[in-house]
Order: sequence, then C-alpha cells, then structure tokens
Amino acid sequence: MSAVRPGILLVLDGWGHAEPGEGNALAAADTPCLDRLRATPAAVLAEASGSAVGLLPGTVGNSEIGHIVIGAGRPVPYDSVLVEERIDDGGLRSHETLGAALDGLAATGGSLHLIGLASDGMIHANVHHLRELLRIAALFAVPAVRIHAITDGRDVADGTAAHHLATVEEYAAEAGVGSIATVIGRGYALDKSGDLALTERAARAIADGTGHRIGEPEEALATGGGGDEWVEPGVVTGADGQPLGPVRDGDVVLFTNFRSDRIQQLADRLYGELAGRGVTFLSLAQYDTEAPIPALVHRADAGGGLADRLAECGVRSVRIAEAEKFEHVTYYLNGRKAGPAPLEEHVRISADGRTDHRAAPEMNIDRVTEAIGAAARRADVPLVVANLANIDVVGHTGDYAATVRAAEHTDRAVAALCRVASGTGRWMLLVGDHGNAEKMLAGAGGVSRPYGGHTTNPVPAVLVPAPGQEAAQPTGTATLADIAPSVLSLLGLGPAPAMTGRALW
Ligand SMILES: O=C(O)[C@H](O)COP(=O)(O)O
Ligand SMILES: [Mn+2]
Ligand SMILES: [Mn+2]
Repeated sequence: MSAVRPGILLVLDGWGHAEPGEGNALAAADTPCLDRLRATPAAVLAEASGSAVGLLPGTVGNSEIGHIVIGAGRPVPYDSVLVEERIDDGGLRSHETLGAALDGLAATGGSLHLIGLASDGMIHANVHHLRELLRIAALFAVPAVRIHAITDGRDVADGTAAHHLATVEEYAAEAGVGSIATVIGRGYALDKSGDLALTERAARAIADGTGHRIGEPEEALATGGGGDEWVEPGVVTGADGQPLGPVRDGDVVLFTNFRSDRIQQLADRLYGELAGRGVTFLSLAQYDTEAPIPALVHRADAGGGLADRLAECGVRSVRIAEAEKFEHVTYYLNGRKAGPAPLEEHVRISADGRTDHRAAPEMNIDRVTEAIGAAARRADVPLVVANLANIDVVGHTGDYAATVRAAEHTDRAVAALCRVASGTGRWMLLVGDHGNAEKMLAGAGGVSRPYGGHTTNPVPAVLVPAPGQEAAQPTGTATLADIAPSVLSLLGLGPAPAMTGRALW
C-alpha cells in the first residue's frame, strides 16, 4: 500500500468540448482555472458518445453509460443497443414471455398498455422501439393497445412534443393498432427525486383515467406552461366521453424506456396497485425496481472494472457527489453493482430543497468541495472519486445565463480542489462524462431553440500532476475507456484484465 500514489478523480458532469460560438456556455463563462488546465500539454479530448462508449454510432452520451465506461475501462454495450439488436435479429418478436402475455390478451380481449417517453432523445427511450412493439402487438392480434405517452423537452429541444406525438400516431396508424390514452409530462412521470406526489399524478391518469380530460392527445400540450417536461397529465376520452385507457384487471403493462433510473418510481407505484389485480408487468430493458418486473432484454455485464481492481489491491476509495449524481459515482461507476464494495465509502450530499437550478446554479458545490477536501486530507484514502453536477444539471434547464454561472461556480471549486490536491500531495484527474453545456441551442428547420440536452462532442480530460510529478503528453485518440486504466496507473497499479482502454499519462 505504501507504494500507492494518492489522487482524486473528478468528473465534471456534462463538460463537453466545442469551439467557442453561439450557445457555447462553457466557452462564454469566465473560467480561468479550467482554461489554464486545458492549455497544459497534459490535457486531451476524449470520445464520450457513440460506439466509443458502447452506444449506437452518433448517439449522444449520457451519465449512466459515461460513468459505467469510466469505471469499466472498456466500452459496454448499452441497453439501447441491446434492444436494437433484439429488434434486428427478431429476438423481440419471438420473445416467449412477451408472446405469452400478448396471446393472453388476444384470448381475453384485454389491452396492452405501452408506457414510455415519447421522443427520440435516445437517453431514456427511443420512440422507434415503440414502433416495433406496435407491429408485434398487431402480429399477435392484440385487441387494444393504449399508449401512455410521456412528453420530453429535456433530452430533446423543448417545444417538440407535438412532433413526437404525431410520430407515435403515425406508427399506430401504420401498425393498424394503438391509440394514445394519456399524455403526461416527464416531470410527473419520470420523477426520480422521490417526490411521490408527482408520480401519483401520473399513476392516477394511467391506472384509472383521473386527470385533465382531453378529446385529442395534442390538447394536453396547451397545459405545458413549464414546457414539454411539465405537461399536466391529460386523459384522452373516447366517443362515449369515458377515458380511453384505464388499466383493467388482466391487462398487460409494458414499460418502453430502456433506461431504468427515471421510470422505476412510476413502475414500482403502478405495480404496487395493479399487480394484485392480475395485471401482467413487463419492461423492455432491465430495471432496478423493487417490483419483480421481467425484462425482455437483459443488461450487459459491466463488472471487472476499477472498483473490483481497487478491492483486489486493498485500495480504499471515497465516493462523493450530490444527490443528482450520487448513483453515478457509486452504482454505475462500479459496473451497476449495488452497495459499497469493500474498502469503499460513500458520501451523498443531500439536496437542500431548492429545486429551481436556474435561480441557484451553485447547487451544493461548496459542500461537495468541502467533502472532497476532508477525504483528500485522510492518509488512509488513496483515491477520492467525486462528481461536480452543476454544468450538467443546470445545463438541462436550457437556461444559457444560468449555465454560464454554473460553469463559473465549477471553476471556482476546481481551483480550490487544485489547492487541496497540491496540499495533500495528490494528482487530480478531471474528465467530463458527456457533453451538454457547450451546446445550448439546437436548430431544426432554420429555427434555433434553447437546448438543454446532451451532445456527441468529446470531453476534456486533464491530469493535474501531484507536486514533483511529471505529466506525460497523451498521444492518439482518447476515450472514456482510458480513464480507469489511467487512474490505476497513476495510483501505481496495473489495469484489470477486462479493460481495453489504455493509460493516457
Ligand atoms: O435523466 C435526465 O436528467 C436526463 O434525461 C439525462 O441526464 P443524465 O444522463 O445526465 O442523467
Ligand atoms: Mn452526466
Ligand atoms: Mn445530463
């Protein structure tokens, strides 16, 4: 252990790279420390999207796959890709569990309820997967398919929900089956903060048709004063004036999101109410729900990475992030293994109740910075791993000015942490997990709209050497898969056998 050279791995969430220009909040921000670090020879750009990290080519990065790959030291086929593969090889059409559930509906005259985010944001869901599920329902002659469409405005530009609802309707017309039964903003349906009152609004609309009544799905959008994300749960009524889609005993509910974190609160809530009434539950990909919901597509193994190697070498680490990104520096970075690995300590900086990140772009960065400092000062902790959430979380609001301020708060924190690192004899490795705030405008049809989503841009990665340490200049193309081998090498340890990335410094 004495040979281990202590360090800090600091993930700046949503820290992407793009040339300065309109909508680049990171380039516009006054960030003297980050600018200085990025100008050193130890700075490099790393691929953080598409096939470099295990996504389909050209797909924007996200926090889950970003942290999974940072920890695994290799690209890991993401759930979205595995779903696409099962669509392409016919595995979904011939899936036994799905087939049995749909055959059951054909026999009883029940309904299939498809619940998921209706956009092509490719972070939580892809509306094209819904197209395949509608086609399968038609093949099985399912009598009725009710679509519970969750509007986005976060992974895609705000104001595009009408377009995505039209796509869903087009797919239903093409398959000859399926009607939109509810339209619900993701703020309600995909809450992950534990605000069960929001989930309840979504669950009531889906389960028993309680909510604002509408004749056509598009009418729901008029309530979105807070944008597509906050469309009030709208319940479509049929010719008889009754809600089209309450879930009846014996129906089948299939969640179409491939990413678990934001749908699982709703999935657990609906399961709790409906599973006892003979409703069958399925999910397109594997979820981390408490409810035992069978998945149609299973996850790739993401183990054998940094956490396993640290445990094997007896190296203690402390993981620190605020609530929004806590799972990322623990569960995802550890290859989706729950609970702390041996010799691992977790520090979760709880949210302070301020939910408008535009008004408080500093979030809890001071408390996170203090916690990193406290861990770094401990001689028994060779590795501190932390996430600074501001750039990504504030970036998601689509508010350019607030995001500039988030970057400036981040710069101030990084400057303080450089002093901590040097004062405690540590190296510090900074890396983004995907792009976000370097692109705050997105154009379609000649119109630029505020954009709070992620990007395909590379991310900066930079080593701040420990006092007296030489930092080599990295060569070749870097990716997030190179971070775990780099961290191990900086600690003075070799990579894990499953890692395909390489040490950059
Ligand atoms: O869930 C969210 O907040 C966004 O859709 C994706 O952001 P994340 O990948 O950074 O969590
Ligand atoms: Mn992220
Ligand atoms: Mn994000």
